[in-house]
Parts: sequence; structure tokens; C-alpha cells
Amino acid sequence: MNKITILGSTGSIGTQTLEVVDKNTDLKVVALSTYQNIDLLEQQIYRYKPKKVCVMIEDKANELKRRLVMSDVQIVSGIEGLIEIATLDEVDSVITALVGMIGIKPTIEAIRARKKIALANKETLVTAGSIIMPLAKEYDVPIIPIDSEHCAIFQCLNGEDKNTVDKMILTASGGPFRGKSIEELKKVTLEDALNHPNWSMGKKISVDSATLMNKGLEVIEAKWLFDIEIEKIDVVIHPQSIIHSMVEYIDGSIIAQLGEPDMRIPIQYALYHPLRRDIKHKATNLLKLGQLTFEEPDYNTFKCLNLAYESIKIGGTMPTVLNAANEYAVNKFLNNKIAFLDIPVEVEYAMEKHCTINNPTLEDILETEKWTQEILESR
Ligand SMILES: NC(=O)C1=CN([C@@H]2O[C@H](COP(=O)(O)OP(=O)(O)OC[C@H]3O[C@@H](n4cnc5c(N)ncnc54)[C@H](OP(=O)(O)O)[C@@H]3O)[C@@H](O)[C@H]2O)C=CC1
Ligand SMILES: CC(=O)[C@@H](O)[C@H](O)COP(=O)(O)O
Ligand SMILES: [Mn+2]
Repeated sequence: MNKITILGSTGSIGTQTLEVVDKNTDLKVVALSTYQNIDLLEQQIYRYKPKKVCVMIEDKANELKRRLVMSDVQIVSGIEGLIEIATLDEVDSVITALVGMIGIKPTIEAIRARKKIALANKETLVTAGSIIMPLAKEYDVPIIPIDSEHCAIFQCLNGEDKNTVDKMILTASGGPFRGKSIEELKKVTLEDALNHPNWSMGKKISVDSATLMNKGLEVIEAKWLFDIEIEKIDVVIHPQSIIHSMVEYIDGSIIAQLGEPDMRIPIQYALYHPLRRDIKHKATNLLKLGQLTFEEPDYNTFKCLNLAYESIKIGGTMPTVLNAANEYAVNKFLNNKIAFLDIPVEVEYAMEKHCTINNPTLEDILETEKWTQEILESR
């Protein structure tokens, strides 16, 4: 029996993880969490009977307590609550399906408590990869990627000697605005940006896919997960999202992982690694697919991808600034406060103003997040 905590169980990855649980009777849910969606969490409590849940917002946690006064589920709140459910004694694996840098502390504490990590929450690695990866090594804790590209690369590596890898090739769908010009992007709406061609995902990552920041974050995520130089990580546009990523070896062989765009596949893979589960969520019919195509990303129009490469080349706290500025700007865009093309402008502004701290501590990273929010607020 694999006993699990899902951080962010009411989101896109969280709910799909529960769909995987539905198909696998040897997965037992011990703890769940939400930011504020207590209606859905309440349904999840009835169905999966967790021991403990965390509601980030205290008022909402209190409301849920009133609703569940007859139930024996324990309800905690805030960041301390997230840490509590990520470190419960009886838990084997923690699925990090939170969105944003809020995932850093619970992930660190879960590693210290020696929980296996199934990681979807890429912002945690983008900003604190320099702390998380050595910590996981120190505690001998596996970090298994859920992000589809990284799960693909993880499978393509298949235990090969790292020195035989020439390149990692991350595929990108290109998002809903692939092929559009700057002029056309001036007119796009929030609704357009959320309309991803292949994947159904949470709002923040959908906007990141539209700006190509998602791919930039994934380049940095790959650097930390696979301990590879940034110069060896390439991005190629593959509009069909069937090839999830590839590894090119020194002999010219390219190994790819293919499958339907369905996150239940990498989620199940991460939960069962090193075993491969014999449950298919969605089969791929190659004959029906027709063509698989590839294009160069448009770096001039979609500036976020270059900003991400730049930030990780500078290193230190700069990827934190990139990520925190992006979280800030995407939030503004989601609330109709700025236009789509303002997102890279905000990110670039914060990066230009920042004096990088090398070899940052956790405190430096969290302070940098705050600094970034303040500099953008006062702009
Ligand atoms: N969705 C996908 O297919 C993929 C997602 N990822 C990554 O996985 C992570 C999750 O993405 P996704 O599931 O789409 O996101 P969602 O927005 O759909 O879900 C996020 C979850 O985290 C909770 N949450 C949000 N903000 C906070 C906060 N400040 N404190 C505590 N809990 C919070 C949400 O609660 P509430 O419901 O109340 O908002 C929800 O449960 C992201 O890092 C994303 O980049 C990676 C690959 C694919
Ligand atoms: C499903 C997943 O892993 C997402 O990160 C996805 O890759 C987003 O699509 P883009 O390739 O458009 O960024
Ligand atoms: Mn991805």
C-alpha cells in the first residue's frame, strides 16, 4: 500500500491524481489540501476519507470545520498545516501539486521527513532547485517528475551514463498563440490565453504555456532535476504534444517518449516508479495521428523563453526573480489588470533591477520573492 499526501488536491494535477487513485486500489489517501475550494475538498473527504486536510485560508478552514463537526477528519490551515500534512509519519509519498513558490517549504520538510516526492510544482525547483536537489541527495529521497516533459526525459534516460547525453530536447506545443505576431498578440484576451490546444490545465500554467514561460520554467526545472548544463537543453515546438520530450545521445541516437496528452500517465508513472503499472488511461493510435511536426520557437515574439534562459545563466537569485515576477504578472493578467504582452515586460523590469545573490539560502530566496513583488508593486 502506498500512502499518499496530495498537496493541492483540488487543482488540475490534484484531481487527476485522485483519478489515478480511483483506478489503483493499492493507493491510500492520507491527506489532502486546498487553497480555498472547500466545496470540492468536502466531496474529496467523503470519498477518500483522509485522516487530515489543510485549507490554506484560515476562515475557509473554520467554515469547513463547522460543516464537518460530526466527522473525525482533522482540519489544519496555513503553511504550517501544509508542512504538517507533508510530513505525517504514515505517509510514504507526497504529490506536490500546488501552484507557485508556496510549495518550497512543504517540499523541503517532506524531504527531511524522508517522503518520496512526486513533483508537479515546477516553481519550487525553478527557484530553490539549488537547495532541494542536494537535500534530496543528502536524505536519499527520490524526486520523480510529474511534469510531462521531465517524466519523458526521466524515462528516456533509463539509467544511461550521464556523460553519454548530448542534449535534452524539451517539446513545446507553442500554446494557443503559436504563429501569432506581436501585433496580433496586442488584441488577445484572457479567454484566448486559457484556451490551450492540447492540455486541460490550471489557469496559471495555461497562461505560462501561452507566453512560453512554461517552457522557460521547464528548461530550469530540467537543469536541476537532471543536473545538466543549460547549454545542453533545447526547446523545439511540436504542436501535436504527442512526443513529450527527447534525449539525444553522443552517438546521434534520439530516444523519445510518446503518448496522449493525458497527465494521468505521468502521475501514475511517478507514483509507481520504479515499477510500471499495467493500467492504461488512454491509448495512442499512431495511425489516427497522421503527422508529427517540429518548428523553431519564435524567441522574438515570445520573450519569456529567452528571459528564462538568461536568468538561469546568471544563476543565484535571478531565476527566483524571473519566477516571482511571472507569478505576479500572471496574477494581474488573470485579474484583467494588465495585457498579455505586459507579462514579459514586468519580468524583464524586475530582472534588470535585481542585484543577484549567489549561492542563496532559503531566506535569500524568500526575501527575493518579496523584493520582486515590492519592486513591481511600486513600478
Ligand atoms: N495542470 C497540469 O496539467 C500540469 C501542471 N503542472 C504544474 O503543477 C502545478 C499545479 O498545477 P495545476 O494543477 O494546473 O494548478 P491548479 O491551479 O489547477 O491547482 C493548484 C492547487 O494548489 C492550490 N493552491 C493554489 N495556490 C495555493 C496557495 N497559495 N497555497 C496553498 N494552496 C494553493 C489550489 O487550491 P484551489 O483549488 O483552492 O485554488 C489547487 O488545489 C503547477 O506548478 C504547474 O505548473 C505541471 C505539468 C502539467
Ligand atoms: C502537461 C504539461 O506538462 C504542461 O507543462 C504542458 O507541457 C504545457 O504545454 P506547453 O508545451 O504548451 O507548455
Ligand atoms: Mn510540462
